[in-house]
Amino acid sequence: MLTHNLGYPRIGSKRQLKKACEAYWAGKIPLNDLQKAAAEVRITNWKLQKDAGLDLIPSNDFSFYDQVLDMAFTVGAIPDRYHEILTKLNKPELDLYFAMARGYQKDGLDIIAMEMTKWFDTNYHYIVPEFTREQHFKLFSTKVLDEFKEAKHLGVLTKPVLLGPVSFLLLGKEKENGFHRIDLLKQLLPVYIDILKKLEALNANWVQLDEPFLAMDLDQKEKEAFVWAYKEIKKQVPGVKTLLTTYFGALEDNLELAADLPVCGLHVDLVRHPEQLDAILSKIPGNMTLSLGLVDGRNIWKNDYQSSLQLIKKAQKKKDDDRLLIGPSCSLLHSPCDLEEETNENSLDTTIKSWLAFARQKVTEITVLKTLTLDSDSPQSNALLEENQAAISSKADSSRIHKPSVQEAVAKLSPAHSQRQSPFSKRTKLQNEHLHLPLFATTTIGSFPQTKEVRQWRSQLKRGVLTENQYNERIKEATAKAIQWQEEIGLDVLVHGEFERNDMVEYFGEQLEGFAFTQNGWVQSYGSRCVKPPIIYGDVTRPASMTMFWTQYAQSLTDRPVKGMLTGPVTILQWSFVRNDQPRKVTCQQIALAIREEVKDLEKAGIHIIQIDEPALREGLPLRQADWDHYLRWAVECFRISASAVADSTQIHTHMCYSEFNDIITHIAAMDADVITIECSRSQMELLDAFGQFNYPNEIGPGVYDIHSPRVPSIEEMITLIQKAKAVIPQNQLWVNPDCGLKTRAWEETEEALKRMVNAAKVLRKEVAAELAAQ
Ligand SMILES: CN1c2c(nc(N)[nH]c2=O)NC[C@@H]1CNc1ccc(C(=O)N[C@@H](CCC(=O)N[C@@H](CCC(=O)N[C@@H](CCC(=O)O)C(=O)O)C(=O)O)C(=O)O)cc1
Ligand SMILES: N[C@@H](CCS)C(=O)O
Ligand SMILES: [Zn+2]
Repeated sequence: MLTHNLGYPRIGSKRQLKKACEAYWAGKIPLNDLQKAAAEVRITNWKLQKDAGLDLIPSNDFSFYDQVLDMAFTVGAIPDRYHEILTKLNKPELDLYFAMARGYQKDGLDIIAMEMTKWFDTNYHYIVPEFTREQHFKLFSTKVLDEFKEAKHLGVLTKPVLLGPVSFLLLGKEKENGFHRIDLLKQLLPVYIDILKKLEALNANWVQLDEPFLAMDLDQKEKEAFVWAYKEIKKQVPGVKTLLTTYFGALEDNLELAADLPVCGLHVDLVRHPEQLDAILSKIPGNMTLSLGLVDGRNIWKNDYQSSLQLIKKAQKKKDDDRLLIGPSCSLLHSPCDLEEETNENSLDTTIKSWLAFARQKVTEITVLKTLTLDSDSPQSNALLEENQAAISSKADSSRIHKPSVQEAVAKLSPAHSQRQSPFSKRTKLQNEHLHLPLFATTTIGSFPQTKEVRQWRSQLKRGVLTENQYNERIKEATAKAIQWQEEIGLDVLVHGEFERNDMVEYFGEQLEGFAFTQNGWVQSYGSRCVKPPIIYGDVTRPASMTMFWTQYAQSLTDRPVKGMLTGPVTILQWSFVRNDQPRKVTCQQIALAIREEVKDLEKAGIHIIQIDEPALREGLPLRQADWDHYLRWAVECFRISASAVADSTQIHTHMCYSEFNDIITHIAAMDADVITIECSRSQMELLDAFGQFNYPNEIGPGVYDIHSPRVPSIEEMITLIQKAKAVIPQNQLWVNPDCGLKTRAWEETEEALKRMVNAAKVLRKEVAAELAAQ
C-alpha cells in the first residue's frame, strides 16, 4: 500500500510565487529571480512531502499561472496571435506564456488574452485552450520533463502529473466552425506519447493523468475518445504506469468505461462519493491499482480517521495491499498551505484550529492513515486515533455551532420570503419614475483599484501602525475621490468603490457570526490572485449592519444614485469553507436571511439601488446534470430570500462573471433581479445569446470591458460590443458596464477605460436619438 498526493499548492506558504510573478510583470525583478523563487517553492513542496513520509510525490503540479495553460503550452496549442512575442520581440518563452494568460499591450503589440473560466465547481479559474480546425500540436515546452529531472536531481523520484488528453481537449473551445475539438485527439495524442516515452526514458515509474471528465456526463463520442486514447498509450508506451485520476464527482455510468481502460491505476474521490466504493470494487480488474481519495482536498476539516479506515478495510477485502494507494480526494491546490502559519488566536482560536487540516497537515493525514492500517495495534496508532476522535467529537458536540433562533428562522421560511411585491413589469415603471436613468445607463460592478496603498493601510491597521480612526479617514478619502471622479466622467449609477473590503466574501465573513477566518489561509483563484476563504463552522447570524456606513457615506457625497453593494448568499457559501454537518442548502438559507436584513437596512437608509453579487451561482452547479435542478432551485430561492424584502421601487441588481447561461437561463430569469450585469467581453457577447433567445424580460448589463487584462479597449471596440448586444437585446433593457469589478486593475488603465466606456454609451445614445429624429 502506497501513499500519494495528486498535487500540492504552488503559491508558497507566504505567497512567494504570487509576489515574484507580480514583481516580474512590473519589471521589478529579472526572469532569473522569478525562476529562482519558483524553484524554491517546488523544492520546499517536494521536501515537506518527502519528510512527511509520502511515497509518491507529484511533480509538474507547479505552475506559473495555470495547469491547463501549461498543458496547452506543452503541446504547442499557442494561438497564432502570440507568436510575434517570440519572432518579432525575441522575448523569453515565459513572456509568451504570460501573454496568453494576461494579454500583451506594449512594445508596439496589442494582443488580447485567452479566455478564462471556472475549473469545474471550484473558485479556481483556468485558461481555456483555443483550437482551430487545422490545429497542429508539437512538444513545445519540456516543463514536465524539466521538473521531473529537477526533483530527481534532489533525490525525489516524482510522479509527474499531466492533464489527460481527453479532458484537455474537452476543457478547450473551438475557435472556428466545422469541427469538434475531440476530433483533434488523433493529432494531439502523439505529443502525449512522446512525453510519456521521454518520461519512461528518464525512469519515471508512475505518471498521473488527470481525467476529471470521467466523473461527468459523457456522450458516446467522448467515451470512445477515452477508449482510443488509453489503448493507444498502452500500446505505444507499455512501460509507464499510468494512474488515471478522477475527482469532484462519482464515476457512475462511466464506471465500466474507466474500469475497462488499459491503465495501471484508477483514482476515485471517496470524500464526495464514498458510496461509489462498492460498485468500483466489484468492477475494477484485479491487476488495476485502486487509489482511494480519502482526505478532502476541497475543505479544511480534519479527516475522520475511523470513517476513512472503514473505507480502506472495505477495499482491502477485495484488493491486495500492493494494489492500493491512499491519497487526497483531489489535488491539494484548493486547500490553504499550512495550518501552522495560523498563530493569531483572534482570528482562529485553538478550539476551531483543532478541527482543521490544511495541505501540509493533509499530507500527514494520508501517511497516518497508512500507519493506522498497517500498524493498527501499536500504542502510537492508538494514540493517533484517540487524538483524532477527540477532535472530531469536540466539533460535533460544540455549543458554538448551534443557535436555536437561527434554526427556527430557517424552519419558518415560506414562499412569501422569496417573492417581490409585484412582477418586474410593474416594478420597472416605478423604478424608472424614481431613478430617471438614460438609455444605456452606465455603471461599474462595485470595486475600484485595490492599490498597494489601500492594502498597506489595512495591513498597517492590523499591525497597529494606524488607528481605526486614521484608517477610516484614509478609506473615506479614497471613497470621496472615487465618487467625485465618477461624477466627473459622467457615470450614471455610482459605487462607493469597496476600498474597505479585503475581499468580497472575506469582508462579510468577518462580520457574520458562525464564521472564522485565517491570517494566512491563501488559496489560488487564478494566476497570481489568491483568496482567503472564510470558514463557516456554525449557525450564521448578523450581529450588526455590515455595509451601511460606507454606502451612506458615499451617498452623502453625491446626488446621483449610489448602489449598495452586497455579496449574495450562494457566493458567500461557495467561496467559503463550508461546515460538513448539515446540508449546504440550510447553511445558504441562514446566510440569505442575514443578507436580507442588510438589504432592508440599506433601503431604510435611502439606498434605492442594491446589488447582490452572485458570481458563484453557476460555479456551484453539480457536475452531473441530473442534480442541477435541485441545486438551482434552492440556490435561486436563497438569492430571492435575500432580495425580496424591498419595495417595488427599489432596484435590485445582481452580477455574475465567468458563467455560461444557455443551459440555466430559466433559473437566471427566476432570480428576477431587476438588472443583471454579466461578464461578456472576452466571448465577444456570445454569452448574451442565451438571454436573447429566452426573450429575457428584465434589464441586462453585458460587460464591454475585460477587466482581467491590463489592456484598455478602444472606444470603437466597446461600441461594437454594445451594437452586438443591441442586436440581441432590446436597447431599453441594456446597461453599459465592465465585465466585473476593477479591484485588480491600476487607476491609470481604469480611468482611461471607463472614460471611453461612458463615451461609447454617449455615442450610441446620439445614434439612437438621430434614428428617432429621422423616423
Ligand atoms: C471576483 N473574484 C473573486 C473570487 N473569489 C473571491 N473570494 N473574491 C473575488 O473577488 N472569485 C472569482 C473572481 C476572481 N478571483 C479573484 C480572486 C482574488 C482576487 C484578488 O484581488 N486577490 C488579492 C487579495 C485580496 C485580499 O484579500 N487582500 C487583503 C490582503 C492584501 C495583502 O496581500 N496584503 C499584504 C500587505 C499589503 C502591503 O503592505 O503591501 C500582505 O498581507 O502581505 C487586503 O486587501 O487586505 C490578491 O492580491 O491576490 C481577485 C479576483
Ligand atoms: N462587487 C464585486 C463583484 C466581483 S464578482 C466587485 O466589483 O469586485
Ligand atoms: Zn465579477
